[in-house]
Amino acid sequence: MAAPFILINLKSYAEGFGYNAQKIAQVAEKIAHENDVRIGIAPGYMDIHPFHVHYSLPVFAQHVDGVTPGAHTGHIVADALKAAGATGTLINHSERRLTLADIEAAHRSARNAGLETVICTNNVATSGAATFFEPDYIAIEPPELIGSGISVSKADPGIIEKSVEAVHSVNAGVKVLTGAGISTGECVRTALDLGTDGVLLASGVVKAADPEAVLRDLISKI
Ligand SMILES: O=C(CO)COP(=O)(O)O
Repeated sequence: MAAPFILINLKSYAEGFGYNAQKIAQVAEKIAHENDVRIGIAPGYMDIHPFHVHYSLPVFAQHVDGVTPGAHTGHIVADALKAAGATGTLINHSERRLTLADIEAAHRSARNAGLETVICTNNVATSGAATFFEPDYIAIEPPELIGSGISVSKADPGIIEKSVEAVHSVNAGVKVLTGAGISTGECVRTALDLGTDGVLLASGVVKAADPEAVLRDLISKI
């Protein structure tokens, strides 16, 4: 199996801007280099280019619009993300939901630009459905647990297991991440044991007093 993927979404948390964001990226890069784990980071759009310049981590956008370059104003264009140094993008995060048609268009534009894709989903049915778009990853995140501090691995292992089944019954090549309330190595271990390829998390790292300690714990049981 490929190295597990830990994807840290900085969201729009104040702790995820500027100097703090750079500190998180720095420790994430160090830990990824020292261990057999892949760590990616999804900063605010303004930090994509600086992160690309200063760190060797996979850098993800938090959203992309399904438009091609041209006369659009205020859109997030996949080719522009790629040019800024993004290597991938989240699509349809629970806090940036899209219609099915928008997900398809966003995914297509990300693919055409050569970005790695993570389609976020909220339940087993949407996990299975989104797999038809052939993203690199489906990230199942029960919305009610996001930011709750209650780990999906403990509170709802069934949704992880069933999502893995739903995704792989459509396309065994699509990898699965899980997220919501993930903050410890034990949560990550359970997620991997349930058949996922890693986790997508935010507050556990971004809002931690010591993000390095949390990151080290997160990978401690891999
Ligand atoms: O939405 C999430 C990651 O994209 C999960 O957020 P938390 O890790 O804060 O629960």
